[in-house]
Amino acid sequence: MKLNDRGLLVVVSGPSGVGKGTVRKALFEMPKHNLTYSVSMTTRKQRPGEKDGVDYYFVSKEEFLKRVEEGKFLEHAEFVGNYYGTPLDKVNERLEDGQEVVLEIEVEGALQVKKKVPDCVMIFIVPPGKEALYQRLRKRGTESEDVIEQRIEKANREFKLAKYYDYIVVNDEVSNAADRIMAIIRAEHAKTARSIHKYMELIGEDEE
Ligand SMILES: Nc1ncnc2c1ncn2[C@@H]1O[C@H](COP(=O)(O)OP(=O)(O)OP(=O)(O)O)[C@@H](O)[C@H]1O
Ligand SMILES: Nc1nc2c(ncn2[C@@H]2O[C@H](COP(=O)(O)O)[C@@H](O)[C@H]2O)c(=O)[nH]1
Repeated sequence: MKLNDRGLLVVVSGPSGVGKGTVRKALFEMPKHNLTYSVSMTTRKQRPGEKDGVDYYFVSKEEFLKRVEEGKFLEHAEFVGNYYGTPLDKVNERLEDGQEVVLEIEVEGALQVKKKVPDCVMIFIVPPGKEALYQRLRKRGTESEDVIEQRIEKANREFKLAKYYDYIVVNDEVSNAADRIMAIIRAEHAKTARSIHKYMELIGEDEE
């Protein structure tokens, strides 16, 4: 068994409105974990309540495209009229430091990550039914009806790409979905045989 102190890269993905952000927040509220979240960069307008540097790094289109040219993203994609990308330097630093890094990104970007980091763990979140997706997007109330329709249309194409993922997690109840993701991360961690020290840290046990 190979010992590996490099952290695990976990990609949480799925259609817009399925609850990725909500489940990811619940995951990070769980006690005793060694997960860090990679804050993405976007050209989308800030929503009320969102904080720059916490929810996203909000930048102009010019700034974003300059960074693309400079190779500063692990992956990036255009999603319903806006750009989104994962800053490369921070992800690398944290993985090198042995931290488990969680990305919460759409499907095109997730498939780019799979190509570049083949040992990442790919998790596709699905709703308990297609109607739930529509209801959740509407309930969130952050997009116009037109944009909701575009996101739903995109979701129908994205579902067909779920076969490229390692795991499918149903987001019926937020806490159940978060528990399932944590179980996957722990199992993957043990499988790839990272050092026992890091594993004990992940499961919240002190080494004797
Ligand atoms: N299990 C659930 N049951 C009911 N509502 C949920 C559940 N999970 C999330 N929601 C609600 O669905 C809406 C969309 O959730 P969220 O913003 O987390 O989705 P998302 O997948 O991150 O969306 P996007 O990809 O557009 O950022 C929110 O209003 C959230 O409160
Ligand atoms: N490819 C990437 N997709 C990302 C990234 N950060 C977020 N996202 C995804 O974009 C859509 C829309 O997000 P919203 O905040 O406007 O609702 C959603 O699916 C996000 O998960 C990223 O860095 N790269």
